[in-house]
Amino acid sequence: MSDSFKPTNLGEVRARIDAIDRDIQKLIAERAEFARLVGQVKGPLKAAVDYYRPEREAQVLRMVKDRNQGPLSNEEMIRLFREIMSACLAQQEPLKIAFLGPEGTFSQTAVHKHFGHSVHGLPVATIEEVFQEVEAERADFGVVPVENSTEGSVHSTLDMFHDSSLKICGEVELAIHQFLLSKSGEIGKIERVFSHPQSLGQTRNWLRANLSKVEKVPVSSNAEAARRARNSDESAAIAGESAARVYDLKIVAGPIEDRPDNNTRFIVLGRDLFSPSGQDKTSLLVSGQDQPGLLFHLLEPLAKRNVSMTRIESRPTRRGKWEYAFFIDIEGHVEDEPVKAALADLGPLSSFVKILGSYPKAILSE
Ligand SMILES: O=C(O)C(=O)C[C@]1(C(=O)O)C=C[C@@H](O)C=C1
Repeated sequence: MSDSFKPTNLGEVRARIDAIDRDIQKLIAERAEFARLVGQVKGPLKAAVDYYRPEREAQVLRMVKDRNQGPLSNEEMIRLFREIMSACLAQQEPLKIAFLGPEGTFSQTAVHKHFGHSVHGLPVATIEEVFQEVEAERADFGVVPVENSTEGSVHSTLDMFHDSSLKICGEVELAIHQFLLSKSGEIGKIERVFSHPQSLGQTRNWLRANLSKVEKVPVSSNAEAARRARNSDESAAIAGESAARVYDLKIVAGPIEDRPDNNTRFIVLGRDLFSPSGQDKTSLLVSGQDQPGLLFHLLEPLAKRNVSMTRIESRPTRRGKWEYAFFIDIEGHVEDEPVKAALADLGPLSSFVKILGSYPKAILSE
């Protein structure tokens, strides 16, 4: 803004805003034309998914973040550019994204945070169905929760990777705020509370302190809980704020999560590996026969090549007796030399190594 501009009335400021809006609109239209040109350069591809480039989108959003000097927050700036890119890509046709539905789940919020709103959302009933929709090519991508800062890993997601050929091609972090919702909005009327087991876990202390005598009923999603709460005055749901809007419920209390920094990480599932974005992560599934020092042997190649490990989770493979699988996240892309070398060393030391995906690190971690 030019420092010399000293408005004397509202009309004058609004005239400036109108002029800026005209410029912004012209530039957005021009950008959309160039995005279409990029599409043409990529060739006559079959579907929107063939034009999608997560590594380029991550680079664009990182540049937006680096350039931002306020007054809008990084989060707001990124959200606006995210929507512009989403609309530019949807000129071909909107991407189809499967998520754990119904409408109003945190997974749906994660879809919009990652892909913007110019997508076609496909709500499905279970995490397994999200995988199936992408595998069967009825969806281009899927979004599923993988870990929560209070409750830990989502095992139903991790276990799917034993047999699935899908690749992780992105991650989204979402601050999760839980609310107690009901039709009447009166806490005294509540006899049972529906929610997803993860959300019941994230609000355990609050429930103990405030609704200790009330029945807790685990259901498949928070939105399903909200749907049930709509059917009876005695029922309530624990869900996100958006479920209150979608299911026309009143907020009885909230936010009620036990930890104020409650956060869930979602992953984006696709069928292909994408190129490096410059700031990437790789997820691996590594297994080995139980023996003294197994974990030490598996991690040594990473340490030797200076590859940082950001997460490890062990799960029984449910195949061989005492055979464990380790879900390991490391810094870098499989095309990066240190990662390539560490994986080559790891091969002979393990029963198997499966690369679950290399993808841009979440731009905003909250
Ligand atoms: O740069 C590209 O490859 C584009 O297709 C353009 C664009 C964009 O709008 O910036 C659109 C979609 C892709 O997912 C990435 C970026």
